[in-house]
Formats: sequence, structure tokens, C-alpha cells
Amino acid sequence: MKYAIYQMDVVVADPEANREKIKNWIEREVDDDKPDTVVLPEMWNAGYALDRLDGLADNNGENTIPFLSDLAKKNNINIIGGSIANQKENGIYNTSYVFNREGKLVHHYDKMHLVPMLDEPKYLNGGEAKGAIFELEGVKMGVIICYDLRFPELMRAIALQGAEVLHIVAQWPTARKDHWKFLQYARAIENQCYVISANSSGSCNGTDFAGESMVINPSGELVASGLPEQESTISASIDLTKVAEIRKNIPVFDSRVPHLYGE
Ligand SMILES: NC(=O)CCC(=O)C(=O)O
Repeated sequence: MKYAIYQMDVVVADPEANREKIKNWIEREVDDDKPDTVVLPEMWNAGYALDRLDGLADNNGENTIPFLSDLAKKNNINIIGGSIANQKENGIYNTSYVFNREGKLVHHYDKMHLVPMLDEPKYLNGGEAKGAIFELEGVKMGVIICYDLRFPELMRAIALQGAEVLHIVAQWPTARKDHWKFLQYARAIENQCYVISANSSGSCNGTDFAGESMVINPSGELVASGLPEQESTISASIDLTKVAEIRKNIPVFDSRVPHLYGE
């Protein structure tokens, strides 16, 4: 499966400008590289303008769902749609949507772990869905959102449901970029999954975002990485036979003793 990751400089507080950027980027990538799947960063509609979301958040995905669905269908690509600030009945969530090549919405997830360092708990509601998985082209996959990366339980739950690829959509600051990188290696190695991340570049409210989006294989080897702090495209192909290979050679899932973990 061939990926294109948009390491995007999100325009703060301007959903229309960001939709235009994404449309132009997808159409350019499809013309040039013909990816099977594209990945967008976190909160791409408004950026971290959390104190101004009342006029900026989407409303139950009413703009985002048709926008990304049309792009997926017209360009014959799967879209891991990053995430958006999304107004629902009882508050604003950080919501990720996933679409297949037919433009069908196959998954949505509300970020569970709200990041205090960026004031998310002050403005957003946390999601409550368990770490569900979805299928694209017969492959079981998962998606988590940025700060979720710090909670190994969530990715382990996704891996135990059979996921072979974990996507991380993010706006991760430069100040903690080593955690961003090392945690991704850890998640790939301990779960023997591909880890594919889309981080933003640019800045908001004095916070610079690290870029350095990554593709890491199930053995913990770096396949591709984005430039630090610069808007760029990361292209990579993944070989899913590597998942079965490492799980045969180092059968950690067979070695687990959950009855002794106090689960
Ligand atoms: N957008 C985020 O969730 C940022 C996470 C972060 O800054 C951290 O975990 O450190």
C-alpha cells in the first residue's frame, strides 16, 4: 500500500483556507505519485485556536464529511482524515474521520486523551469509544490522535483487535519532539505494527510544531521521515508481509499472560 502524508502548515482559524490547501495537495499528489492512502494531521480545520472554536468548529462533520468523501471518491484514494474541531450536541470534540476509495465513511473516532499542555480539557470534550479498528482493502487498521500516543494501553487494545497498521494524526510541539519520535518507535516495536504518523509544521499561539512525521515498520525500522518543522510530503510504501514475519519470529502476542497483568 502506497502512502502520502501531508505534513501540513495549518492556517490557524481559517477552515476554508485549510480545505483549499488539502484539496490542492491531494490533487497534486494523485497526479504525481498516485498514493493508495493519504494521511492528514490533527485539528487541520482550525488549528489550536481553541479559544475561538465557537465560530470555527465543524458541526457534526457537516462540512468535513462531504469534503473528504468527495476527494476520496474523485481521486480513488483512502483518506485517514486527520482530525477536526467538531461541535456535537454536548460540546466540542477532536474528531477523526476515515474514508475508503468509494468515499464511504468507514470510521470515526473522538480523541480520548485531552492534552493539558495545550489546554484541550478547558475547551474540548474527550471521546469515550473504545480503541476501535477499521478495515481498508482488507487490512485491519487503527487511528489515534496525538496525546493518545502516550497511553500504550490504547494502541495495545487496537493491536489486540487485529490491527496491522496504526495511524497517528498529530500537532506535536517541537519542545517535546524526542518523545514524539521515541514513543512511535516503542509503539511499533511492542505491537509489531506499522506506525504511520502525520504531524503538522508551522506554529500557533507561540507553539512551534515539530513536523518529522514518520513511517516505522513492525520491526521498529524507520521507513520514511518528514523534515523538521517544514511543510512537506512524506511518501512511502508499506509491505504488510513484514507484520506476519516479525510476529512469527518474535511471538510476543503468544507470550502474553493477561491473567497475570491484573487486567
Ligand atoms: N496535540 C497534542 O495532543 C499534543 C501532545 C503533546 O504535546 C504531548 O503529548 O507532549
